[in-house]
Amino acid sequence: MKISFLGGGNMANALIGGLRHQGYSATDIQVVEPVAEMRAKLADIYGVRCTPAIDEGAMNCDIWMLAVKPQQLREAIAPLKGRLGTQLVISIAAGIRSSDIGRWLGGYARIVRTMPNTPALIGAGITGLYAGPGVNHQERASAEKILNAAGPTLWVDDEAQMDAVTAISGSGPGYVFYFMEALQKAAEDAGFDRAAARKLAVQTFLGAARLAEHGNESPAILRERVTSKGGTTEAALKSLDADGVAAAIARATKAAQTRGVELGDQLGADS
Ligand SMILES: NC(=O)C1=CN([C@@H]2O[C@H](COP(=O)(O)OP(=O)(O)OC[C@H]3O[C@@H](n4cnc5c(N)ncnc54)[C@H](OP(=O)(O)O)[C@@H]3O)[C@@H](O)[C@H]2O)C=CC1
Ligand SMILES: O=C(O)[C@@H]1CCC=N1
Repeated sequence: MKISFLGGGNMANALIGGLRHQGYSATDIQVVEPVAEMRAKLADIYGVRCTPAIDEGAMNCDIWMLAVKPQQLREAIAPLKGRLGTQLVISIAAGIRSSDIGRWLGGYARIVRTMPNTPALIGAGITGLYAGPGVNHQERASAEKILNAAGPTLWVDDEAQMDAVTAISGSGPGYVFYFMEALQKAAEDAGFDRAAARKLAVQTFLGAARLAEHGNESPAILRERVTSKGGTTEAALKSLDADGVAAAIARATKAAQTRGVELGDQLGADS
């Protein structure tokens, strides 16, 4: 399957990295990206063909992967209007509804809306997918196969759930790196140099995530096992509770979800 990416920024880079990592041929991937520096970077790292604007080469694909910012999407896909035949369109744009993309494309229904995340770069992402009624079984399978290069996939039946997926796993690496940054800073404040502090923080996340993945036990059980009665973890967790951190995380994810809905409402409204 030949894939053309529309937009060659952070997330396209992560997805192309995942595809190449899985052995996907560079000759089957093209990128339309206006920024010369980004084109040079993608061509250099992945050996893919890059072009500043949609041309005949880029049109010669089975799948269009829409990887521009939500605010750029409508204008970016205008050149595709009326020029798509059987190609599958996969969008990774936050908030933008598949029905709006279909309308902007002049009434096109072969659209799968997805939400990957940046660990896709090393095949360790997770992607939510939604397909409307205009997508057949084979097209669903094609979308899943492509996104599987980025890590596991999860289909949702109701498109509104894509905004929740965005808030949890799409934006999620941002929250994890925020916590990781804070843990590393605490280690540096305790006297470790940057390299040692990074090692302590990163390996703690990696180990905890792998432990959680390993069995079926809930995070609550795993947390209790770390927490000796009257010990150090208990002191830290009491402090986190007193600061309302769990509630703050719930509010943060809600803010992300609300922003996704807002983007869909605002950008899809004027059409
Ligand atoms: N970053 C992430 O973790 C995730 C992002 N997403 C979604 O992925 C999409 C891309 O995000 P991200 O990669 O972070 O954004 P970036 O800004 O890094 O990448 C978008 C790229 O598209 C370029 N572009 C602008 N207009 C066009 C056009 N008409 N044709 C082709 N390319 C164009 C932009 O150029 P210029 O900079 O000049 O505008 C930019 O280089 C967004 O819709 C986002 O919601 C989804 C999951 C995770
Ligand atoms: O911040 C954003 O809007 C994008 C979508 C999910 C992750 N990054």
